[in-house]
Amino acid sequence: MFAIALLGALVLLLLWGRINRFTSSPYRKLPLPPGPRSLPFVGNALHLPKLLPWREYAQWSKEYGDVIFLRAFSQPIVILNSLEAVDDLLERRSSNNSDRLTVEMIELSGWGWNPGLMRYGTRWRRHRRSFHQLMNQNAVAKYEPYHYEAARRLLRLLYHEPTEFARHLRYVFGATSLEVAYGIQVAEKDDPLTASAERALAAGSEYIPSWFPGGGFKIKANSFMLLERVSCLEGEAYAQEEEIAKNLSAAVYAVFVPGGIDTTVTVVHCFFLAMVLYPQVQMRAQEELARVVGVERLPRFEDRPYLHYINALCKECLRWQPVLPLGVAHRSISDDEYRGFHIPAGSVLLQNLWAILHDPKAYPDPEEFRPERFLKNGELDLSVRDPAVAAFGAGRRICPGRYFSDMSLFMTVASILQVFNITPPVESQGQPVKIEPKMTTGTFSLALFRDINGTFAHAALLADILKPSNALSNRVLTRRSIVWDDVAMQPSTGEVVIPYLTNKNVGLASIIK
Ligand code: HEM
Repeated sequence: MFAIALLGALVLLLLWGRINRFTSSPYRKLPLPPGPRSLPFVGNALHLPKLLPWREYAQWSKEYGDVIFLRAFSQPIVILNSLEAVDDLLERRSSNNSDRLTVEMIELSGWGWNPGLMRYGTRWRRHRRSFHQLMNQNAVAKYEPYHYEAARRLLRLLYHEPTEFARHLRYVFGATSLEVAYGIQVAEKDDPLTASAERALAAGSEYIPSWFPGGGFKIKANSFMLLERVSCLEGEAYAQEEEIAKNLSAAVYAVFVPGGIDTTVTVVHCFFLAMVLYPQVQMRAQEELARVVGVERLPRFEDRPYLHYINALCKECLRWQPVLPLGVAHRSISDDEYRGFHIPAGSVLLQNLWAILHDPKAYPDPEEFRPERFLKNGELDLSVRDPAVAAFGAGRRICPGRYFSDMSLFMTVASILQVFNITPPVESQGQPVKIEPKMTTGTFSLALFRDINGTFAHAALLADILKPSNALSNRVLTRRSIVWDDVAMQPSTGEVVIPYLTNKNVGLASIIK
């Protein structure tokens, strides 16, 4: 009896769904985009791939086309596997497709102030505008000194403790974030501020003072200075910024941590992996550095227009193993029609950035790490699609930190290659360990170093693979040794110093300890 009643209820529910589909919106008469057959009630929930789903979706697109429809229980999901579909839906129709998922846990866990997770609307817009003031293409130029400092700090830390590579990366980019956001000088190592910020973020804390025991007043003062700057820039009444005043401290750092630190750290992991696997790429990059920058100093932003190969290498790092392979989910607000298909209101729109950045028409042999693809006659070939058009998402939610991270990646890559050789580790018999690229599944996809036996050897390998440059061609070898001599160990303190950078002309005297 109960089974019959249940069946009746299910049939009514299905009928209601069908009737509703054909009555409430003109678009609902249209078919849904193609996709795998969905099961009653669970939809495609059982089909959703668990491992590296972006690869699976790219495979599916061969059968269903670049716009695929799925349903996980009642949640419609649209996978966009081409740049064209992303441009059409997220860029051109961004007013309808810039919402984010409402996940109660986001609010409950205190992450509701994170602009990256905020619903589309006035609150998000005001935060976004503020960050734009700080992070737009012109504004980021003033952060050059922070990038110099971050790179030099990273070199010193890597030299001392290469096995702590992952921790150093997070520390350095975290410290830079605090310095940029609040103007706070962070200690070279183990600064309590970065530690408590990380801890508090992990716990989802809401207000700055509780994040920074003992340091709250400092942060508050700095965040209000920041606020004042923002308000002046916007020319709006201070009172109107009340909400931002309350949340800005938290939000700035929150944007940097999941938005900026994790992404940048992940790209640098990918860079290390590529350098181990493609030694000829590393050699070309180092030869260019020797030619353009010389050996008397570390790279600077003024060198960038002449470092074509390094620029191409940075682009390839963004493309080869995208850190957010499915981007960050957008959500549609109203029913819509696209290419004759119905896109239901409330659909989750996923950009398959991995598929776009591995499109063989745009990037032949996409699995290969090949910076040369971006070059023609030794200079950047502007006819090749820049991975930045996809890697940072699209539309109104496009990554606001993209210019900042571009500078950060360039300076990190160029500085590391100027000072270190990155080589495969050597086994006890002197043979290089064979390394396989391995990416993790998750919102962030992290490059891991695994040997062919599958042993996870990420941090331990770093001790072996990072060496002061000494294995290049003879010419570079001699000159590089000079560079390394300059990055000498300070006998009294055990610190690595780069003497020529203490020169006041470089403007970095205060940061070289
Ligand atoms: C290589 C480094 C980075 C990559 C690959 C990256 C990528 C992305 C992507 C794919 C999105 C989602 C865009 C969309 O919804 O369509 C995003 C959003 C975001 N990113 Fe980044 N990002 C990077 C660095 C940064 C940095 C350095 C910052 C901060 C300074 C930052 C702050 C943000 C914020 C706040 C959002 C959310 C924007 C919004 O919802 O309005 N990102 N990023």
